[in-house]
Amino acid sequence: MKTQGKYGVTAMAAAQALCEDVRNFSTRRRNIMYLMHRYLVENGFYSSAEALKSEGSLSEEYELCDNIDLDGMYLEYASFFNMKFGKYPKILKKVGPKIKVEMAAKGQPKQEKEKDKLEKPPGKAQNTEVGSLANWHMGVGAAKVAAAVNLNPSCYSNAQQQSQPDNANNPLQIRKMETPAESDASSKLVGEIEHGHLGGDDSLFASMDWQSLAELVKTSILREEINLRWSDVCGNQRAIELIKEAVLTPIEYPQLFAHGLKPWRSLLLHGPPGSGKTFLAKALYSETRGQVTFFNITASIMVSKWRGESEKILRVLFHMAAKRAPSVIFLDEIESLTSKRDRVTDHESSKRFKNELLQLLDGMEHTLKGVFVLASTNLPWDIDEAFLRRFEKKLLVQLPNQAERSCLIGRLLGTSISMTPKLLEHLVQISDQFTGDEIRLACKEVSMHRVRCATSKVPGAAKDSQAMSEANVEKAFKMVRPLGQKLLAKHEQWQQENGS
Ligand SMILES: Nc1ncnc2c1ncn2[C@@H]1O[C@H](COP(=O)(O)OP(=O)(O)OP(=O)(O)O)[C@@H](O)[C@H]1O
Repeated sequence: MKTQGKYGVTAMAAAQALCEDVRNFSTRRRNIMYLMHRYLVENGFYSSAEALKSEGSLSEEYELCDNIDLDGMYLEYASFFNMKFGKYPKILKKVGPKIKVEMAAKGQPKQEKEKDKLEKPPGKAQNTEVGSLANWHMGVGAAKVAAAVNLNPSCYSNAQQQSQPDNANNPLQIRKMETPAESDASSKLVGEIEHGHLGGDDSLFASMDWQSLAELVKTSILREEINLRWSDVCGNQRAIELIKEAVLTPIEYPQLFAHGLKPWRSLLLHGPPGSGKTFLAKALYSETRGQVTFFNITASIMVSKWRGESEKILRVLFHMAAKRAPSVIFLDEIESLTSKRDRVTDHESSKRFKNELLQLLDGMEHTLKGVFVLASTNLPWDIDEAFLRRFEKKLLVQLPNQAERSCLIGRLLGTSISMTPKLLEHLVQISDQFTGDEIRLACKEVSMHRVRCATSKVPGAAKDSQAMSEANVEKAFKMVRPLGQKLLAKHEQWQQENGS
């Protein structure tokens, strides 16, 4: 009896465990179906979503929690995998050509896929691509933009595909969500494009679309003549040091990095407008010209030229930078591209872009060697934590101190007026709390005053242009309102809490 009892208890425990397993399995299965359903809806596959709903018996009783989606899970899994194994998980593998044909034959007919997309209600159709983040949608004017930058219409977003129904001359290309496997392929493609030839016909990216994107990215490579030296930058020695360590030291002393030490990969500069963040980037470009490929990316370029394709272009950008290493990617106004993520209000294009950027920043240590990301922002507190974490260094670009102001004013006005030590000292006092840009403006005001005098019909004015009175110089400086300092305290506080 005792033994039977024992067996009975064991059998019951096993049965209970089995029931638990079944329950877990069906909960997991149900959750995945709801995740898939939202994913299909968010990507405009409305008919497929409907079919899934009815075949999978998804009821209205449940909906996904607000902070859950398939994309986010994918990203988290990929990040975890990358952290653990130093590479991204391989999710897809290529099928052989024969199987591909069979699959195509078995697959959904093209017209049906097209119907699937066209059935999207017009209102919602716009919503999927109309990004709250800088309105990254492919509107009607987008075709013109794309044409202007030589983009193939087939590389437009879903929304654009809907506004341009398929026809014989414009065969529909179903938009693919790229995977890490494709990411490798895009890297390979960039190399091929860079060397003037594309892969064979079966190459995943052997299409004009990718070539156009790569051409577009190439237009962001700075080539203009800029003559700036580090010594032209007043102050900000810490930023200069860090930038040199990141870019110049590895070129000059590669042996220092031969045994596992990695140079800085990313630096976020923040500070009030006009404090000289872009100026630092320009000085870097000028000082490294010929040794480094410099990609100059502003949020406005992304919005106007990259919309709808931004995450693809971003990937091409990073891979091209790696191919042309050593390179610098300068991301100006980065806050407008990396605002706090919101699973509810962020639109698909914005989510995709942010996820892509996060993955690329993650990959810089292992897969994108020789690339340094220099970003600048006036509003670091608007940037999502996830992006902040990925910047190895976060540095406040300070307003110039007394000695630095004296140096800057002396340099900017030195030859145009007769500067006495007393006048210089006075100007340095007036310009307390000025940004570098405000000092530049004050000095420009002085120079313009001289121009006004020289062109004035008032007798004696021309003489004044030669020897400008100290009172006029001071007046010009007092005309400038120091706006940058209003934000300084907030930047200092932020630096204390988040800087490194
Ligand atoms: N530290 C500095 N040394 C010399 N010149 C400076 C300095 N800071 C600013 N300037 C002058 O101010 C101009 C504008 O600065 P810059 O565009 O770099 O500011 P910013 O911080 O990037 O501003 P924003 O955030 O608005 O883009 C520069 O072109 C330069 O002439």
